[in-house]
Amino acid sequence: MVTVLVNGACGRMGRAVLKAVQEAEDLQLVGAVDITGGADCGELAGLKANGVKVETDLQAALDRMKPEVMIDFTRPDVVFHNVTTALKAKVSPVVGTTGLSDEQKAEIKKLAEENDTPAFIAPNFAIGAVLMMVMAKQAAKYMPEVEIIELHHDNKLDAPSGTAVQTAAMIAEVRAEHKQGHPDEKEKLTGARGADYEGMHIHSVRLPGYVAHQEVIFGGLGQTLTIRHDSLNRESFMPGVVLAAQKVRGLKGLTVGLDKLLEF
Ligand SMILES: NC(=O)C1=CN([C@@H]2O[C@H](COP(=O)(O)OP(=O)(O)OC[C@H]3O[C@@H](n4cnc5c(N)ncnc54)[C@H](O)[C@@H]3O)[C@@H](O)[C@H]2O)C=CC1
Ligand SMILES: O=C(O)C1=N[C@H](C(=O)O)C[C@H](O)C1
Repeated sequence: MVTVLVNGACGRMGRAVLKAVQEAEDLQLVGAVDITGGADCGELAGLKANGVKVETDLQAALDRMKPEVMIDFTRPDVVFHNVTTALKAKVSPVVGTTGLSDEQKAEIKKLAEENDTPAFIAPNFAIGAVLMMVMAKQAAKYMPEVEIIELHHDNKLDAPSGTAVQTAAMIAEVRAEHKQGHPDEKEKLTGARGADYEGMHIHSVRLPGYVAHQEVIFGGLGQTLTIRHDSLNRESFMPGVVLAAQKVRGLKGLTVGLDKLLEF
């Protein structure tokens, strides 16, 4: 049994994770934390039956419950603090929260090694999204002209999405850097061509009705190739979250990406 504390328990992802952890045979939910606290959070599925209450103080909950793993789905502006708090308490973080900078990831790697406590970060826990990224990397070797469109619900705080940045980073590993479009191209409205990641354009759409979606569009001589993934609900992420929680204690240092836990 791996003991687990869920941080961000009252959020859209946190609620789904609480359910998934309680249903997973080899995981044991021992704690739940959310800044909004229990009362504002309302009744959460199955918590009472497992004797777990939502608390507001992460440090106190880690000290008392001593979980092996902390799953974090909170906010881009607080995730780094949460992860360093967990690592200093020798609790392995499994991080879904997006928005960590490269510098913060380097610091997390260092702390994980110093504390001999493995850490895991994945910008996307849905298997289909992982396959989209892996396939996009393959395609980019042959079709280097590429743009990314990510589409999310309108409560998302960060843009571009962590998945889009990770996709661009994986493509950048294999394709020669170059600028796309016409050299004389001018934006008539700032942002019209999207964000620029090493010459790749990323476009972020935010609308009610969406959950999490991405298209990677490649262009070539007389043809295009579109690789699209759609998360239709938050259950789509749960098998990946459960797998990471089960495996993280057997890893070393910092591991980034669910693809590292799968065989290709
Ligand atoms: N890696 C993946 O597969 C996925 C990642 N995400 C990411 O997960 C994060 C959370 O997403 P949602 O659940 O949609 O957001 P949400 O806003 O519904 O939930 C966040 C929760 O964290 C709580 N919170 C905020 N600050 C906190 C703190 N300092 N300590 C404890 N709890 C705190 C909030 O009260 C809220 O209940 C986002 O960064 C999102 O991009 C979302 C879906 C999948
Ligand atoms: O905020 C979300 O919802 C999601 N965030 C992650 C991201 O930024 O890529 C993963 C997924 O797209 C859902």
